[in-house]
Amino acid sequence: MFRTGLSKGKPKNESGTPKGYLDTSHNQTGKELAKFTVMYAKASTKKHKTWEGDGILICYADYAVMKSEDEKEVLGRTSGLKNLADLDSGKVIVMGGYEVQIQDRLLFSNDIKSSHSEESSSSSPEDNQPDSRKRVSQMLYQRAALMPKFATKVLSNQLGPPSKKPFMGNAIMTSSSRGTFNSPLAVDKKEKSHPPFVIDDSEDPKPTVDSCIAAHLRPHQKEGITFIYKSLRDHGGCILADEMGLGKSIQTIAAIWAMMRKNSIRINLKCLLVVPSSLVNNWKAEFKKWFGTLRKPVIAVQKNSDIRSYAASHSYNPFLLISYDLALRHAEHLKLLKFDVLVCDEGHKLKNINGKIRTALYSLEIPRRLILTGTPTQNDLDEFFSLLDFICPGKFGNRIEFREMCTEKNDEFTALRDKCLLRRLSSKLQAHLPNKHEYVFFCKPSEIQKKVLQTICDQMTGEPLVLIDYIRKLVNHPKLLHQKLLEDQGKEARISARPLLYTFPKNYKESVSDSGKLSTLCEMLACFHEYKERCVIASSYAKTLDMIEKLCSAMNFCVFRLDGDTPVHVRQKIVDQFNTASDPNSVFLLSKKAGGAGLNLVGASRFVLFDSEWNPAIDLQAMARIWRDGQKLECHIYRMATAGTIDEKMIQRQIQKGELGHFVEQIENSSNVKFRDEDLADIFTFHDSPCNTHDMIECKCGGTGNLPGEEEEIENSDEGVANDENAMVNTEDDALDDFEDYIITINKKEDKETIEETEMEKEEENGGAEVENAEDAEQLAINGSSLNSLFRWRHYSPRHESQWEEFKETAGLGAIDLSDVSFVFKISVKTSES
Ligand SMILES: Nc1ncnc2c1ncn2[C@@H]1O[C@H](COP(=O)(O)OP(=O)(O)OP(=O)(O)O)[C@@H](O)[C@H]1O
Repeated sequence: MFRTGLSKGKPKNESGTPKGYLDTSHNQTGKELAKFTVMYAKASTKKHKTWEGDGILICYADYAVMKSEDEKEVLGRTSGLKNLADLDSGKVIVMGGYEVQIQDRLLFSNDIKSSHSEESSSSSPEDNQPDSRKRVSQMLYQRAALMPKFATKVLSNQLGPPSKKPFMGNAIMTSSSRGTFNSPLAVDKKEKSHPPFVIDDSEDPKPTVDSCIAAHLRPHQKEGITFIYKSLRDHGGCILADEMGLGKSIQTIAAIWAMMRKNSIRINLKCLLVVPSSLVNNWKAEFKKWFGTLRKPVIAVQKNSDIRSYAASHSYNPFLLISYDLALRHAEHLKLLKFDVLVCDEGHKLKNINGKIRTALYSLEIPRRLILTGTPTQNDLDEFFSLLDFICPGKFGNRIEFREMCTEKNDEFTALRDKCLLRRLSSKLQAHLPNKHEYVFFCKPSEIQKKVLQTICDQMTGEPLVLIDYIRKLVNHPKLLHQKLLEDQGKEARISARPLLYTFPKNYKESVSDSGKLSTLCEMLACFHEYKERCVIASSYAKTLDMIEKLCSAMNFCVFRLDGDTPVHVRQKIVDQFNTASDPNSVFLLSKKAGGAGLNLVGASRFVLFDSEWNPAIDLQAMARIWRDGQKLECHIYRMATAGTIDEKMIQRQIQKGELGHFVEQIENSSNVKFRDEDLADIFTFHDSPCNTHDMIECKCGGTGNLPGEEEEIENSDEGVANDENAMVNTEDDALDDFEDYIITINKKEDKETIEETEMEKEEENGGAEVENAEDAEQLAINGSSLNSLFRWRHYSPRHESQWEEFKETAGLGAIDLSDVSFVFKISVKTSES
């Protein structure tokens, strides 16, 4: 540590403030040589410090003063700073009774003026601003936390040569000093001794990621940063298609930041970051996490004036963060700003080549484009083409040429495609996270569910999509269908609701036991309550969440909820409150469409997926919310299905998609998948069995869950289980070449606009997309052999009592009967340490 002469023990005035410590510029004489933003804390020997506040360090010729952020109060002084050039970002000095960490060097307004004219050769919007606005803009410059090259020149005589160290955020934060956000940088100080990460050795000056971030990067993230950096530099664009939770945000921020600063020299690049409105706060939090609170390289657009502020200060806040719908609305203004880099998060939104948002973003003429997505193409080659053509316009030919190149397996094309796309699986996280176990619980339908389902299957005719919607409600709980029928009976419904209503008892009063899934959930909640484990419960239906909310409240859980009606600006707060809630009996109710992507719910270690989607990406997104960085506990993910019903068909379809082969063949084949009457008929058949999926694969265990010879193998060898379970997880090699595992292959749906996002998202979030999803059901073509992967999953049945008890114990449900569960499949992900 760099120690200085201390100035302690100042006499205090009546108000208790040390005398002379109120701001008195008259106390300081001489010229201010340099100013830094700093963080300070009482000097102590504690390993993990809590920074108490932010301040400003002003250096004069023979002494320095630390003042409060508003420069009104003097907090300490020292005459011991001998060499200002030593005051690098991150350096800790002691003055007064404080330890002070240097953050950023600030500029003087004269430097700013001179730099401004020197730097901006092209006219920027602030050039024409009135004087008052210029002053504001100068203040922003002054407050800014970067060290531009012109200032390096101006100040170098006084301060010595510019620091060689790349200048990135290194605030050491703790949750108490920085709100509830827990920065990884607060966890340890390993970054101090860590070298910066050099992205490309061959460039001069070398692009680097500063040590304080590099110390925390995982190997796959370094690879990702290099990929983004080089692709943007060499090809103009790329797609980072990592699975959920691998840290696409930090890879993006670090790569682009490295483009913006080389060797402490700022390169004036502007980056437009377009994200779904529900993720704006996530991104802000991510910047804060890595850059600290003092350095704010990002401006988030909430209103028009934010774009103006950005125009005035982009040199210091080079990222502009905006939602898709606002980007669409302000496309004209954005175009004027002439951005250098465009990042589109959840970029599969651009899959429709004629979509409004794609067209609008395309027209911004931003030369470098990066798409981030966990699910790069959801339908077919045309959609994949739309993404690739967006990042590298024209490089992949036109749609027809692209199709041909895909089907001919053209090597040149494949090489180019691979240069523009990087995909890693979330199994990369295994080494860093605790174990994760996933289960599918097949629950017995109640008598009333069976009766109503049988009536629908045997007697109802009409629009299949409406019937599918009825069945999906029924399998969640008969009450949901009953409500819907009551609503529909007055309307001119395509299916007469009345006959179905008669299947319900007169004055039907629901009970928990009317749904096998709900009564199982009720048991599970009691168990979570006892074990004090927090839980997330996700559904596609707002009404299902209402029902579960009532149950949780009745069971004295503290309930948090995020759905389509939750205002975007409070979503992050709800998440933070849940993650830090002191009450262990807390439940988070999540609408999959509203909160499936981006949220970090590591406060919970249990996840219940109450119903499934046709599109596996939506469920995978939702289930990834708890098994993420920051998770400390072993995670259990329970997927619920009502046995023998549409719930099983949806899960089967997801399994089948995961099993399909090569990406291109897969898409080719998909165009041959025709709607078959028997597939639809299968959805409208009730299979009265503990597990229809298990029947379909013709497993020889006879329903005991035990395969011949397996018992000894598993019981005698723990390692056997670990290996076996590891084998269930996709390997990296599976993913690298063709990213086939996550591509969803269904026939091309009608082109749909992807925007009017707020309206549309909200509608979807509240279940409005159900009918659209149900259309996908028409492409079902499931047979037993397409589900063969299930042989790699562990099977459990209550018929095999001892294994059943063992299973409940390992599933963290030892305390309950699970009397409504008739069969279970289990998949586990093991960490390397286990
Ligand atoms: N190396 C790291 N050290 C600590 N935390 C990290 C690291 N990398 C990522 N994280 C954290 O992990 C969480 C997930 O990161 P991020 O949201 O970027 O993932 P993602 O790939 O975009 O996933 P999703 O698509 O689900 O949003 C974030 O809270 C992020 O801050």
